[in-house]
Amino acid sequence: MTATKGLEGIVATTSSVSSIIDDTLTYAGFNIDDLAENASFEEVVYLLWHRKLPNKGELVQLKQQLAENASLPQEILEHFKTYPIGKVHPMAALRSAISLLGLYDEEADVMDEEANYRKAIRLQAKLPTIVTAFSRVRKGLEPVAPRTDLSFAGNFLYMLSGNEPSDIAEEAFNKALVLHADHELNASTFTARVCVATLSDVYSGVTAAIGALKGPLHGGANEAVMKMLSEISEVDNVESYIKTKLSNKEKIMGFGHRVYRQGDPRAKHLKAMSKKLTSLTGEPKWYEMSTKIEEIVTSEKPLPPNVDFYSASVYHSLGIDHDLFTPIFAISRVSGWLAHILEQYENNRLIRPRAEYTGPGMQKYIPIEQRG
Ligand SMILES: CC(=O)SCCNC(=O)CCNC(=O)[C@H](O)C(C)(C)COP(=O)(O)OP(=O)(O)OC[C@H]1O[C@@H](n2cnc3c(N)ncnc32)[C@H](O)[C@@H]1OP(=O)(O)O
Ligand SMILES: O=C([O-])CC(=O)C(=O)O
Repeated sequence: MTATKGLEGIVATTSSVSSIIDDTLTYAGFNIDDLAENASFEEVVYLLWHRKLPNKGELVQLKQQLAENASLPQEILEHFKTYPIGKVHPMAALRSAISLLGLYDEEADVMDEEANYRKAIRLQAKLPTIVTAFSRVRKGLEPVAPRTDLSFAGNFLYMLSGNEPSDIAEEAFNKALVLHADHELNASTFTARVCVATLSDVYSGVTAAIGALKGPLHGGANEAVMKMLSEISEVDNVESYIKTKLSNKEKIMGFGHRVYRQGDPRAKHLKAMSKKLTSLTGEPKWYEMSTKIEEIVTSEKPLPPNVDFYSASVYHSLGIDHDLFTPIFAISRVSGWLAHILEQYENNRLIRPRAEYTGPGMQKYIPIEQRG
């Protein structure tokens, strides 16, 4: 038995949700470029859960179900108020809130297909409300209740600030959600599948996935990119900052990918959005610094930017707090996690690989008095 570090190249399941073949990403057969230009996030949610685009009636129904389920139990909001002020990362708050939410769902442990689909709707609907409510409560502000007449993207931006977003902001945020919705067997999705393959419940699967997304090698990289851009601060500082990091063998956040070799197809959309939004907000330096970093990194190493790189300056331009970048990723990616969780239940088998043992050989128990 020989282990492959990080399971690189191992095909661990079949899935009909999304695919990455020759650096092309598709959701249920639809090219991400096509979806990014044309689809609403709600259509993508339907696509991932049903493997087909909704007709008008189906889309109206899904939007209505999401709107009707967006409110939170009062207990979740009260819980936020008990957190140590200024010490809780929003990803930790989100992880805790989803676990807690399971306690208030009477169907949490009901395992039939319809009940699991209803839980998927509830989770998808409530994640934006959780993230925005936490963001406000920690600033001493009242949460803003979700509206039923706004799009999923528009409602998030509205609940965050209390103001209706501009068309440009809503369109950009919708596109970002579409681009982040699913990505084959990434670490958080794999985590979700491993969890529910024990026949554990949907809330446990999503809680586990949030934990995996939080790390800086995965979803946490978007916040880390913004931290780097803020540290660099000016275009003139880029070259020395990046070259020093590379010569110290430090990783540049937002670059590299386990699967893509030529480049992440989502990055070009975010790059174009970054250019547009940073110029509209009068802060083109974030885009200029980002392109300079890309130029230097790619000239030194075969490491193209991934989805997290340009999303940082996009979210910053939308006025979003930097530590909410990864929770935003979760708001979108929960659609993919849920699609994979439902798919796992449909044809389940426990996921239990083996480990190549590298510890000591056989030993004999030594009573504690005789140990050195
Ligand atoms: C949504 C997402 O999850 S996208 C990924 C988000 N994560 C990041 O942006 C963090 C930065 N990137 C990375 O850490 C990696 O590229 C990962 C985690 C994305 C992929 O990791 P792996 O496939 O395991 O590649 P691994 O970390 O083994 O790197 C292979 C080589 O490339 C180098 N490398 C990989 N990424 C980077 C980077 N961002 N900056 C500098 N060097 C890098 C490694 O140092 C290593 O070099 P070596 O062979 O000389 O030791
Ligand atoms: O697929 C991966 O390993 C990481 C990634 O890009 C994603 O989850 O979107």
